[in-house]
Parts: sequence; C-alpha cells; structure tokens
Amino acid sequence: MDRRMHLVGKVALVTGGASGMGCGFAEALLKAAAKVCIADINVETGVATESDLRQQYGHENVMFSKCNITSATEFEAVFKRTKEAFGGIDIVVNNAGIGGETDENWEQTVDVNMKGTLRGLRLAMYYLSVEHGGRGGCIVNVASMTGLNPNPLSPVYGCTKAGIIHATRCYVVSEAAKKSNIRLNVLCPAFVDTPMFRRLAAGDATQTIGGDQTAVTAFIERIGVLSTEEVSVALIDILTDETRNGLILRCAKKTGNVYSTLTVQDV
Ligand SMILES: NC(=O)c1ccc[n+]([C@@H]2O[C@H](COP(=O)([O-])OP(=O)(O)OC[C@H]3O[C@@H](n4cnc5c(N)ncnc54)[C@H](O)[C@@H]3O)[C@@H](O)[C@H]2O)c1
Ligand SMILES: CC/C=C\C[C@H](O)/C=C/C=C\C=C\C=C\[C@@H](O)[C@@H](O)C/C=C\CCC(=O)O
Repeated sequence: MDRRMHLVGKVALVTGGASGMGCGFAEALLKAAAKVCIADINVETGVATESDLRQQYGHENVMFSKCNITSATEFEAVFKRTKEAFGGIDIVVNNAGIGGETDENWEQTVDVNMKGTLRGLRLAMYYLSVEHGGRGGCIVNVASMTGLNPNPLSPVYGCTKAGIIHATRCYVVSEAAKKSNIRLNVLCPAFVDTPMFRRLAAGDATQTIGGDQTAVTAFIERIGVLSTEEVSVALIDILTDETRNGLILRCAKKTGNVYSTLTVQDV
C-alpha cells in the first residue's frame, strides 16, 4: 500500500515562516505544490517573504498573516483566515521560537516557546479535528536537540524545548488525535544556519547564560551547522510518510537524521 501523503493542494500553516527555518519549510511545501500561510510577528519580513514566494510559486498559493503567537486573539485569527482563504487546514508547523537567558528576556523565552507553542498545538488539534469541521492531518512541533540533551548555556531555552517534546507526547496518545487521524511529530534540530543562529555565532550574549562565547563556538564546531534546506528535507519526510507518527526526528550535520519514538512504554 502507498503510505505517501501527497502534498499537492494540501494546506499548511507555518509559524515563524517569515525567515530562517520557517521560511525554508514554507518554500519546501510550496515546491511540493502545497498552499502555505506564513504566520509571523515580523510584518516587514513577512510581507517581503510573501511577495518573493508568490512570484515563484503563484499568488494564490501563499499568504502572510501577522501573528504574535503569544496573543490568543491573533493566533486564532490566523487559523480562521487560513481556513477561509484555502478551504481547510491539513498541516500545522509550530516553528516560531526565540532564545534568551538574561534577567530581562528569559520569561519572554518561556512565553513564546512554551505558551505560544502550546497555544498553536491546541489550535491545531481543534482545527484539524473532524468534530470541529477539520479533516485530520499532521502537526509538526519544532523543538531542539537542547530539549533532549542538557545544555548549561541555555537552560531556559532547553526547558521550553523539552516542554514542547512532552506536550507533543501527550497529544500523540490522545483520543482526539486517534479519532481524527491526526499525526504528531517533533523535529529536534541541532544548529541550523538561520538569523537566530547567526546572532548566537556572532556573540549575542543575551542568548546564553554568562555569555561564554568560547564555549558557544566550541559547541558549534563540535556539532556542525545544517542548512535550512537540509532541515526542510527532514520536515517533508515526516509529512509525506504517513507511517511517521509519535516520533522525534533528531537532525544534526554530523550524525544525519535519526528517528526515535516519543513514547517509551505503555503503562
Ligand atoms: N537555528 C537553530 O540552530 C535552531 C536549532 C534548533 C531549533 N531551532 C528552533 O527553530 C525554530 C526557528 O528558529 P530559526 O533559527 O529559524 O529562528 P529565526 O529567528 O531565524 O526565525 C524565527 C521566526 O519566528 C518569528 N517569531 C519570533 N517570535 C515570534 C512570535 N512571538 N510570534 C510569531 N512569530 C515569531 C521571527 O520573526 C522569525 O521570523 C525556533 O523554534 C528555534 O528555537 C533553531
Ligand atoms: C541558534 C540557537 C540560538 C539560541 C539557542 C539558545 O538560546 C542558545 C544556545 C547556546 C548554546 C547551545 C549549545 C548546545 C549544545 C548541545 O547541547 C547540543 O545538543 C545542542 C544543539 C543545538 C542547539 C541549537 C538550538 O537548539 O537552537
């Protein structure tokens, strides 16, 4: 039996889609002939990305919607707008996230990465569920390798990413997911060459505890840096292979892509 989910005509909502990995995901989905709503807090970059992608993949296949994922009103409005514009939603990529470990910004890291992603997960479960007019589909939450491995330089960030992994784990075994045939998986990349990564590599001390740039540089050299295209290939594999459900996909330059299960044992 063919277990490939054809992306042609499928509708995807990608948060943080204006730049970095989210923009790469949007482009990979459009190349596979899906329709994409990019939702992002950054209007200037969002509008520019929308215009660029429309030129390449057709005006009718791409839309940008301004959205701060920490706002319940704005986030729900994006789901409504995407459904109205494209006739439904099949794929949600909860990708928007930030780094920040200082006294001034650590709580914002929790608000965006943890509360924002949970909000996106709850909305995705609602809009994909058959009982609320959805048609099932696939949710991919973007966590990080630091959500799995201890990382002394960014404990707040790592903790939010561990939270995203666990939230996904809980929804995977939910009746709601089973009833509506909703697949959920988590992507855990190591370093990826994006604006966020470049700020870190250039010495942005607000993203680490103590701002120890020598340690950051050593980590980067040890782990290597993926391109956004490489991570997008991993996303498309999760989306198109319908056997992929309840999985963590770890992606790193030196070790490649490795799948493991989200749930360890039935009790
Ligand atoms: N770059 C890496 O090395 C790396 C590695 C592992 C995981 N990640 C994760 O991947 C995701 C994407 O990161 P990136 O490196 O592409 O970052 P990025 O900063 O390059 O892009 C993130 C996008 O999210 C948007 N955004 C930020 N806060 C938002 C909010 N409150 N609401 C809506 N949009 C918001 C930004 O405007 C930006 O367009 C993040 O969740 C990040 O934690 C990144
Ligand atoms: C590009 C990420 C920007 C900021 C993330 C965070 O605030 C800062 C992290 C600083 C150093 C991380 C070192 C991690 C080393 C290892 O634990 C490794 O397993 C993690 C791999 C990638 C981390 C990148 C990420 O998750 O965003």
